Amino acid sequence: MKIGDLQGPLLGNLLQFDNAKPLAYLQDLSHKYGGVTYLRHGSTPILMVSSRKVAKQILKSQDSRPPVLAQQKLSYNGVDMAFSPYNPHWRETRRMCTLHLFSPKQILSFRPVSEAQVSRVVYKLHARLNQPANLSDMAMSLASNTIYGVAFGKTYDDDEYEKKKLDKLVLEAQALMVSFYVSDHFKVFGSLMIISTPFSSSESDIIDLMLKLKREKPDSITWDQIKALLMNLFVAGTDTVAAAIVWTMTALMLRLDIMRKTQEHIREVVGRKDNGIMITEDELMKLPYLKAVVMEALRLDPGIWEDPEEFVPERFLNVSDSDWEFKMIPFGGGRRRCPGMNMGMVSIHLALANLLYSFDWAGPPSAPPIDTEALPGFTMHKKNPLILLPTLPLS
Ligand code: HEM
Repeated sequence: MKIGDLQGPLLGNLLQFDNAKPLAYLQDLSHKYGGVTYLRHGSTPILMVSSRKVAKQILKSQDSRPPVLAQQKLSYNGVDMAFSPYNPHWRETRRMCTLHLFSPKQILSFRPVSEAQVSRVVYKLHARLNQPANLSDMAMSLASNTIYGVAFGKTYDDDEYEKKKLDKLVLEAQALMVSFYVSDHFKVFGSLMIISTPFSSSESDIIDLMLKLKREKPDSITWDQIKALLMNLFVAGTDTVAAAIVWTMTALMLRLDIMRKTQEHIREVVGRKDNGIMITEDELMKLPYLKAVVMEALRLDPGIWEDPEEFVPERFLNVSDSDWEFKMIPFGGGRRRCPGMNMGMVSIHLALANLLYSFDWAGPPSAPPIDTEALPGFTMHKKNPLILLPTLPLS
């Protein structure tokens, strides 16, 4: 394993960073400098690890969170889970959330919310057959409505004032989280606002669970913790899911043979459904090829895989989860691994299964070719929206 050291005098490597193609840039660095590369963003040192062995060691026992000003403010001084450093508070919060919010039983209870949201999108697309549909917007709306639904039992129409306000708050929170480049890495800047949102509750949604916990064991959770955890769900659970849906559809549009194979697989397994009946969460278990396609779309690290540039879902067939552990880490790894992974994966699979089952897809005539340019940010989003034409399958 090579160890590289690469830093500029004042801005560090900030000016060299290729925001539009972050992966290609980082991949180049790891080829040039090895499994561990030292970088600087402004005044902040960054260790980029692309060796599976070192990543495993770090993620299992070393990782924490640096105290970043914007994130501390938005998380009520780190009383949340995602931005808390590794400490007894984080361990207790993580334990509580794993037990109450992300338990398999709880995730099962969210099922009607995700199914209703996917059904809403499919219904909308049916009403717009053969017309360009902005899948990036639709995926974002689907993901945010799913989280609003499981968090406080309410979903919204896209043009509803309250939804626009909530979406704006989540986007602002995400932008502020990333604004640590300004406020922390360049300490002369930085004034911040604290977001607080009025929430309503309905039965068995997440806010209801937390209020129940508060009623039954008042010392187990504070009001700030409740607000901070809700913020975590909104910020961590919306655009991640949307981005995964968009990138998978993008990858399939670039490999129409694999798109067709996936559609044939889904349509064959699920059989004919009439009257707008949807593929349900139960049926996802019977779709291993779709799971492999999603895994392949989430696979990033080019250094570890055979034919890394090729889109080959088959590499994920007939392998167990431990075979790819730390070979790809879209959900992180070790003790801070994403607790929303199962919930997120179900949403992604449910959306894609239904989109691919219900429609055939094509690029709009005279539209530019589908590209893979990315936007900078915590979550890697496609820079140009994915606009596609949905049509009814021929048979
Ligand atoms: C495709 C979907 C998703 C992806 C790719 C993703 C990815 C990640 C990653 C990379 C981390 C950081 C892990 C680390 O530091 O090692 C993380 C943490 C987290 N994610 Fe997710 N996530 C997704 C969906 C969700 C969903 C749906 C939720 C909740 C509803 C969620 C909640 C969280 C929380 C609370 C943390 C912080 C955990 C901690 O610090 O202990 N995520 N996620």
